[in-house]
Formats: sequence, C-alpha cells, structure tokens
Amino acid sequence: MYAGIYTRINASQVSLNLSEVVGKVTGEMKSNGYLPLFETRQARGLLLFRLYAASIFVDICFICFYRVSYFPSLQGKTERWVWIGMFLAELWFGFYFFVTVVVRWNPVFRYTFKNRLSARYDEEALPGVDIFVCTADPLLEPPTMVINTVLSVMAYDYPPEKLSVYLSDDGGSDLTVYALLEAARFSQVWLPFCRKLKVEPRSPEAYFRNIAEPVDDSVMAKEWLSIKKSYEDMKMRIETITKLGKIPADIRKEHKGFGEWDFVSSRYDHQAILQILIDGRDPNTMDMEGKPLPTLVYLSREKRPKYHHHFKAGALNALIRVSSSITNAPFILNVDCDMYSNNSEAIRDALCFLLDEEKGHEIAFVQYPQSFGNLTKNDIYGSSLRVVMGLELAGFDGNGGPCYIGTGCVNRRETLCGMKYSEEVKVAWRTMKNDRKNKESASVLEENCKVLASCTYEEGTQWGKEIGLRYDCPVEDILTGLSIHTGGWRSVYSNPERKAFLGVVPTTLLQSLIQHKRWSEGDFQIFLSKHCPFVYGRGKMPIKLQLSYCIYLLWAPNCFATLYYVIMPSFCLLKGISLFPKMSSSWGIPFLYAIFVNSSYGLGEFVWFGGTFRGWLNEQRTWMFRRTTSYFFAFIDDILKLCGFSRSAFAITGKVADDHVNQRYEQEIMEFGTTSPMFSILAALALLNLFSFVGGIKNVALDDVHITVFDRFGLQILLCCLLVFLNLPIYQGMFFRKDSGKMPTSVTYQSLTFALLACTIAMY
Ligand SMILES: O=c1ccn([C@@H]2O[C@H](COP(=O)(O)OP(=O)(O)O[C@H]3O[C@H](CO)[C@@H](O)[C@H](O)[C@H]3O)[C@@H](O)[C@H]2O)c(=O)[nH]1
Ligand SMILES: [Mn+2]
Repeated sequence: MYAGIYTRINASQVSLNLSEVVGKVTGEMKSNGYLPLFETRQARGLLLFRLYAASIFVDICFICFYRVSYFPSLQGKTERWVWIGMFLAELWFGFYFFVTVVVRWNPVFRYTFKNRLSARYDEEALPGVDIFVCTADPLLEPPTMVINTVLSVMAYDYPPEKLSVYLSDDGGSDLTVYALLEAARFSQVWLPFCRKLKVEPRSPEAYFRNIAEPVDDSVMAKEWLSIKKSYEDMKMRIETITKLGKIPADIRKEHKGFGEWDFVSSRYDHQAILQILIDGRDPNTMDMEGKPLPTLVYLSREKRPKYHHHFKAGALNALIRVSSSITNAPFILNVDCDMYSNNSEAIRDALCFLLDEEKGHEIAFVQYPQSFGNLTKNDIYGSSLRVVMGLELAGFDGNGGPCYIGTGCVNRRETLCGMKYSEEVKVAWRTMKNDRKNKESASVLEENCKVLASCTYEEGTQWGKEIGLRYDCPVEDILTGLSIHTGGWRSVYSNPERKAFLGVVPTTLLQSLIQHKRWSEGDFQIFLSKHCPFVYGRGKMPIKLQLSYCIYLLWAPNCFATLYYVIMPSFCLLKGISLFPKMSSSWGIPFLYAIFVNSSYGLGEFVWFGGTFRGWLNEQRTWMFRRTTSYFFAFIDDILKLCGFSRSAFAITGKVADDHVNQRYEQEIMEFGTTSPMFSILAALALLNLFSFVGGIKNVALDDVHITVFDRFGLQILLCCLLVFLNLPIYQGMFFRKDSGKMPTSVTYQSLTFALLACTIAMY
C-alpha cells in the first residue's frame, strides 16, 4: 500500500526508464544544448500522502470538537484540569503533525551524471578538495578507527594530488600521531591496491571484514593476502601501543614530531601541534606505483585552561584556517572519525551538484545521509534514523535544502567562511589560489600556520559568530547550516544507492539517550535564541524551510505532551476518571483512527525505507523513551541555560564497549547496567503503567455488569496496554534478568517506591 508512495530509483535505471516516471524530470538537455550534471525527481504518490494527511487533519478536528463539547463542567476540579491538559497535549500533537506534513509535502530525489562530469573536466581541471576528519579522545575513539576513516578518504576515486586530508585531534594524543604515521606508510600500498581492485569500501578494516579473497586469480589472491597481512600487522602494532598508553622510546626516535609531546602537560593544556605527514607537493612521496599521494596533515590546536575551545566547532574552524594556508581547496568535505567513506565516488557525486553550470552556484553544500555500519537487524535503540535520512531530509531538500548534519557534507570554503549568496560566486572556485604551488617548505609552513591554531587567534574576530562553524551550541552543525540558509544559499541532499559513509551508533541505551539529549538540547536552544528560524530566517529563506527546521528544533518540548499522555491516563484510570469517549459512542472512532492509521502509515514508511516490523516497534519504544527522558532533561537544561545557570557542553559519544555489552547489543538485549536518573524515570513510568493496567483490568473483572466499566474505560485501558507492551524490556530488565546489563537494583527499588506512592495518591 505504501510501497508506491515514494520513488527510489537507482541512478543507473534512471536513464533507461525516463518515460515511466510520473514526477517532473529536470535532467534533460536544455534548448541551449547544455547537459546538466544532475537531475531532480519528485516523489511519486504525493496525492495519496496528501489525502492521508488531510484525513488526519479532519480527524484532529473531530478530536478537538469532542474535547470542547464534552468538557466535564459538572464534575470536580481535578477532572476539569486533567481534561484541559489532555486537550493541550492533543493540540500539540496536532501541531507537530502539521510540521511533519510540511516536511513531507514535496520530497525530491537527486541523481548525478558522473560521466558528464568526467567528460567536462579532465583530471587537471578538477578542483581541489580538502577533507577534514575530527577526533577528540583516543580512548573513546580508538586510533585504529580514526585511521581507517583517514585511509578511506585518502583513497577516494579522485586525483590524489587534488586531495588533502587534515586530521584534527582534540585529544592531543601522540598515540593518534603514531597511528597516523603508520597509516601514511600503509597508504602507499593501500591506494594502488584500491585502484587496481576497485576496492569498495576503502576502509581496510571494513573491507577485509566483509569481502572474501578473490579465488579466480592466484596472483591477485596472493597480493590480496599480503595486503591483508600488512594491514593486520599494522593494526596489531597500533593496538599494542594504544594499550600501552605511551610511545616506546625506539619509535619516538624515528619521528622527530614526537618531541612536541615533551611540552604537552595535558590534553587541556598544550601548544598547537601541526605536522605535515605527507607533503603532496614533494616529488619523493609516491605510492608503490609512483603515483602521488594526498597531502596528510595532523593538527592538534592549542588548548589552554583559560580559553574556551568550543569543542568540534572550534576544531573545524582551526582546520579551516590552517588548510587555507596549506592547500586552500575551494571545497571542503568534513567527516567524523567514526564515519568511514563507503563509496569512493562520493566526491565526484558532490561535485556534480556544485560544479553544475546552471544550478551549482546556488548550492552552498551537499549533504550525505548519516548511515551506520554497526546496526543490528531490528535496531534495538532505533538509531538508524531511517525515515529521517530516507525521507525527511529529501523533504527539506524540496523545501529549500537539507540542514547540515555535521558529517558527510561537502561545503564551499567561502560559505563556511560566512560569504552570503550572490551571482558572482559562479566562477569563484576557479580563481582560488592553488597552494600546491606554494613555495614554502613543509617545515616553514608548519611553523607559520601554528599561529592560526592558537587560542588567541580568534579574539576580537567574527570566528564562531559570522565566520566558520558557529559556537555555543551543542549542535553547531544545525546552527551553521541555518545561518548558511539565511545567507540566501540552498543546499542539496544526495543519497545514492551505495551509502557514501558508514558510521557508528551507540551500543547502549544510556549512550543513545545522552546523544539525543545533546541533539534535542542544542536544537531547542536554537529555537529559543535569536536564531529561531522564524526570526533569523524571516524574508531570507522560504517559510516552508523555516517550518521544516521545527521538526528537529522542537524535539525537546515534545516531552511534555508525551509525558502527560504517558502519565495522566494511567493515573486517572486508577482514580476512576474517564478521559476518553465511551467504547459504545462513535466519538471513539477519531481516537482509534488517529492511533491506528497513523501507526500504519508510520510502519509503512519505515518498512519502505528498509526496516523490519520489529525494528519499527523498537523505534516507537525508543521515541517514547527519548521523549520522556532525553527531551525532558534537554528542555530543563535549556531553560537553565537561558537563565544563565549553565553552559553548553559536548559529551562525546563512546564508540567502544566491553565484550559483554557488545554481545548483548548483537543479541538485541536492552542494556541498562548503570544507575542514571533517566533510568529511574523510565522505570517509574513503566511501573505506573503496569499498575494502572492491572488495576484497570481488575475493575473490569470485579464489575457486576462488566460492560459498564469497560465501556467507560476501554480506550484508557487500551492506551495503558500499549504502553505496557512498549515497556516490556524494562520489566524484564528489572525483574527477570541476572546479567550485568540488567536494571540496577537500586533503580528498581527507587522507581517502585515512586510508582507505589503515585498509585496510593491516585487511590485515596
Ligand atoms: O570537543 C570535541 C568533541 C567532539 N569532536 C568530534 O566531533 C565528532 C562527533 O562527535 P560524537 O561524539 O561522535 O557525536 P555524535 O552524536 O555522533 O555526532 C553527531 O552530532 C554532532 C552534533 O551534536 C555533529 O557534530 C556530528 O557530526 C554528528 O555525527 C567526533 O568526530 C568527535 O571527535 C571534536 O572534534 N571535539
Ligand atoms: Mn558519532
């Protein structure tokens, strides 16, 4: 039923099936003979979607009408207030539904013509691309993971002399430098190997884990095994030294750069460290086949306790400046260290948009989706963001451009540096100075550029405000993208069949909730600030894009309506207050329609984008958990911040866990294991729902004429039943598990006390 709603045609089919496509196509040759480098297709089945949306709106009107006309004016005060609360919650859900409809109103899908790009630009004429990789902690983000990402982006199918890879290390760790030196050496064999075998993906770890050795060609197989062996040896060396925690003396002697660490007192207090590990201009740095290598630079910007370092945004801004003095490429791709390149053509794809002669000059950045390599089949923590990545960002694109999501994004250097949109930029990238012809030696460059990464450099400048990534927001990416959009630019969402990047999702419930807290906190902070899209973007970006942003910016306040719906109907069931229409009345229909039709549509979307039924259930559960904990805490923190009591922080998401935890993750068993206020809330709510459900059933059973109680409370019991069902893993974690990932006993007792207290209040 839903399968027809959105088209997803892979690029190779596109040229064959043009006549079949219903949506508007803009990829044909123009009358002036110009062949565009990309084409845009609208989603199919929009009419169906819009009919569905309209039916829900009518449904919402019915619900509102019911709430107003059945207001319990003759009953007690409590009844009336609770009723008003229900009405407000429903109004909120209705409004939020409206925003999700705006986002889905007109999704567009983009397809590129890479062959046209190659025909138009020979290797010489292609622009330079600087690639930024960020890492921040050698324990949470192991150096082997970091260098796999680095190697995967060094190996892009793109002229290596045009590529430069910059690693920003906020962990200020010599272990990372050591790993990077190893990677630099390994790249000499890895890059030719990738070219020869057309390796995909180009992260050695992912490649050797997933791809079997070639069997038909014995020479090839031998080479394959030898490269695999040298990768594994390298990995072993890096892991041994990482475990050791310091660089052994003999290795320190091999690279004079380690000497810098004599002056590092801690990762929060050290000078800027800049090392050009591969100088792409140097004719002596070649790979095994004598082809040039991409430039490779390590930067750990200066940190001093007195100066705020602004987390990832600060790191990226230092990279923007340093790279502008070394290679100054007109386009910048930035990726997180946990997101390796999974598609060696992604740069060419992105350039098809940015270099398109007709539309390219309007595009500030090309955003790829965040996809993940460590998801399990049913994605227990709902981390895949399937629908967000598959549909919502395409919807943003239709409304003016996807938001910037921090990784997997190719930006114009000028836009990142604060330039507003204008017609003149049309040719700007061609005229940018190509610093490959830079005369200074690497060591002179290193010395000269350090000042650009110093703590004081930004004092009294517009960096972090109007230039570069924006500061003081836990989601620097969204805020930066928003200011680019208000500058008159559009952006483009590119989601080719073969995922461009694969990242890592958190493997524990708590990590996942904390990550969502950071996101929703940052998003809502933007909404509350002068950067609220309705104010900041007024007259500067389309109203439908302003509204689209709200789908994420309003995550946090969603908590109240949800908390109300999770708590009040349960509580009132115990108290004997009926909040929904009688089962026998036809007013029940709008409520049932809202629940079932909405869920079926959501399920349809989810499955259409590759999910499973259980995966969808898991996602529903996770949305509920996030709304009652992450979003709630985020909201409170935002208010505290607004009152000046606290300041934004960036809690780095852990990318490694111990073996037991990993094992449970693979088996899709929910991980608790530690105490946390978030768990206390989840457990208390789950118990409240359970007690009410049991209480409700008991009342029905004890009722003389079973029918009357059931008639009055049927819908409320149904709601409780759904909540209990979603909470099953929590009861399991509290009462039926013995492993180390179960709910800690203290949390169980604490929440039991809470829930019993609430029930007692309800009953007396
Ligand atoms: O002080 C810091 C903190 C983080 N990072 C880097 O930022 C990236 C993202 O951090 P991570 O802990 O993995 O957070 P995620 O929640 O996975 O990040 C998502 O959310 C962030 C905004 O909150 C975006 O910046 C990211 O691109 C997006 O993937 C990583 O490469 C870190 O190394 C730094 O460079 N310096
Ligand atoms: Mn991450």
